[in-house]
Order: sequence, then structure tokens, then C-alpha cells
Amino acid sequence: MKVALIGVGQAGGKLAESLASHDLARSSVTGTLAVNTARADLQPLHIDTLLVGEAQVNGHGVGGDNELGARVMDADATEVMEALSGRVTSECDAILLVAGLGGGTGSGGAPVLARELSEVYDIPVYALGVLPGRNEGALYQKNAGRSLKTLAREADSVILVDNDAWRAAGESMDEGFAAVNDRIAQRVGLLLAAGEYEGRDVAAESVVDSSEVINTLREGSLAAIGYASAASSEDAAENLNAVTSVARNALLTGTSLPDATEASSALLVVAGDPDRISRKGVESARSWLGEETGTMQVRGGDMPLDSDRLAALVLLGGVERSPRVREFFERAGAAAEEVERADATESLVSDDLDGLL
Ligand SMILES: Nc1nc2c(ncn2[C@@H]2O[C@H](COP(=O)(O)OP(=O)(O)OP(=O)(O)O)[C@@H](O)[C@H]2O)c(=O)[nH]1
Repeated sequence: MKVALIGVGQAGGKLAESLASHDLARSSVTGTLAVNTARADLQPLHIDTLLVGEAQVNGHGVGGDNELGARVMDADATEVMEALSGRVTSECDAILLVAGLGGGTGSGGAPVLARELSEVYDIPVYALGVLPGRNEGALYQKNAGRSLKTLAREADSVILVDNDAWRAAGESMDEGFAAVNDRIAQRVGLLLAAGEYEGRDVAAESVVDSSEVINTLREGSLAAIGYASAASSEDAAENLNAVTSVARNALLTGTSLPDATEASSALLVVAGDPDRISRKGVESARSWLGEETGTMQVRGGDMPLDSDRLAALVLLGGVERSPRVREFFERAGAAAEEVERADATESLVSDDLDGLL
């Protein structure tokens, strides 16, 4: 599946860079651009960059103000769309926007770009949206809640990444981010590469293609992606359990949105040496996936790889009813009230107000 990749804000730029440089994804990406209001965040990136909002924030970022992030992107939309035009080629199956939803630039800017891109291009516009971890402050939760609500409307689907998904004890914030970014690049990289396979020697009908990814994502506005791998035997007949257990682990412990097990549609990609893939295992993993997620729409296919391991990639479409999503929106709603209360208190002690006496 060929995509043009656009990172918005700091997290978006870093994730776009990880993805564009991932071995599996490289040949699926037609062009990459990182857009940000902060010059310092663009400088370390090894992908093309575009600074926006210079007139308003002079290259210093929007400081977590996502309304300003949206306004800046709106004001510079023509420039951004021009910079993107050469990257969205006729080969593209979709456009992928990547952003952290808790900050200001990505949070406010990604929904604006999703709207602009949808108006201009006929191909789907997807977003990879990073939700703040539970221990990030109220402003991040509030920003992410408002951003996600808008992005879900403007984009064709938002693949959610929870920053708590793979948190390990004792890890610093940056180590945690790096781990999330690597895992996301691997999952999304495999998903993009799976729809692009052009090798021979395997039955074409069993290989997954990009229309299956698009049809899976069409079934709802929020999505999640999971992955797991395991050692396998040379003999496919001995790999029934290996296939079913990687599929289980991909869904139950490997997803970008923990506990997202209710979905409107699912896609199971089994990656590995075709001679090692147990067909019975694939059938039973697909029916298990349907039961577990409560959907009758389970698509499937293989991704031939030269490896002695087997891997499963699970894409879930329409996860909006999942407990994790509900919990996030409750948290974001409570955070919005908290931020409003804090603002009211601040205006009470503000120097801008004259006291009565
Ligand atoms: N997974 C991941 N999340 C990140 C990374 N960097 C920041 N975040 C998350 O992204 C959110 C903040 O967004 P940023 O991208 O830093 O902010 P921004 O969009 O550049 O906006 P401003 O800095 O306000 O201009 C927070 O929820 C962070 O936890 C990263 O490298 N990986």
C-alpha cells in the first residue's frame, strides 16, 4: 500500500521519520514531510521539513495551545498543500497524517490538514493519532479529546496509539517514546508492505492487498493495530499453534490501544515463509479473531517473508465502542473541566483585574 506520509508537530515528525526509514515501509512511502511551528523540533529530523506559522509564533511552537495550532495551520494551508503536492503521487493508495494529539501543533493542525487533504484528493486520508499517557497533564488530555473528536470526523480513519501501550517500569519519558515509535513503525511498516507484495511463488489469492486494508478501515472512524511474532518449525503442519498464538498475542498484548477488543471489522495478516504457514492455523485464528472482537467481517491474507519466524498483524476497524476509548473520552472530559476551573482561578488572581478596594 503506497502512502504519502505527513508528520505534524514534534511527535508527528519523529514518528514519520521512524516510519519512513523502517526497512519494511521504505518502498511504500512515496514522500514524507514534517510540518511544525517549532524550528528546533524540525532541525534534528532526516526527512523534508516545513516550518509553518512563522508570522504568528516566530518558529517557537504554539506551547500546547491547540486552537492556535489549528489557526496557524489554517492560515498556512495553501503553502502546506503546495509542499505536499509532489509527494502525493498517482501511485498513492492513501495519505497518512501522523500526530501526537496532546500538544498544540499536531493536535490542532492535523484535523485542519485532514479536512484540506480530503477536499483535494480522492484517496482516503488516514491519521495515526497518539493519545497522551494517563500520567500526562490535564491540558494534554483535554487537547487530545478535542482533537480526536475533530480528526475522527475529518479523516477517513484514525489509527490510535496509546502512549501507555508499551510502558515499561523505570523507563524515562524519552526511552518510552522511542519504544512506542519503534513498535509503531514496525506495525505500520508491515501493514504498508503487506499490501505491496509483488514476489512470485505464492498463490496470489492468499496474499493480502491494499483494498483489504482500506475496506477494514472503512468500517468505522477509529482503529487500532497489533503485532506479535514467534519462532516456527520448518514444517507448516507443526505450526498450527504458532499461528494461533501469534494472532492471540497480537490482539491481546500487542495492540497500539490496549483492551481494544471490540471492533466492527478486522484484518489478520500472517507474515512469514509461505512453506511454514499452517492453513489450518490461519483459519482457526481468523475465526477466533471474529469471536473475540464481535465482528463477522474478518479479512485475511499472507505476507510472504524470508524468515524462520512467523508473525501476525491485526488491524481493527471501528474500535470506538471499546472500553479504552470510552475511558479516554471520560478522562478528556474531566480534564477539560479541570482546565476551565484552573483558568477561572487564574483570572481571580490575575494582575489584569483591578481589585475593588
Ligand atoms: N509516541 C510518542 N509520543 C510523543 C513523542 N513526542 C511527544 N509525544 C507525545 O505527544 C504529545 C505532545 O505533542 P508534541 O508533538 O510534542 O507537541 P506539538 O504538536 O509539537 O505541539 P507544541 O509543542 O505545543 O507546538 C504528548 O502527549 C506527548 O506524550 C514521541 O516521540 N513519541
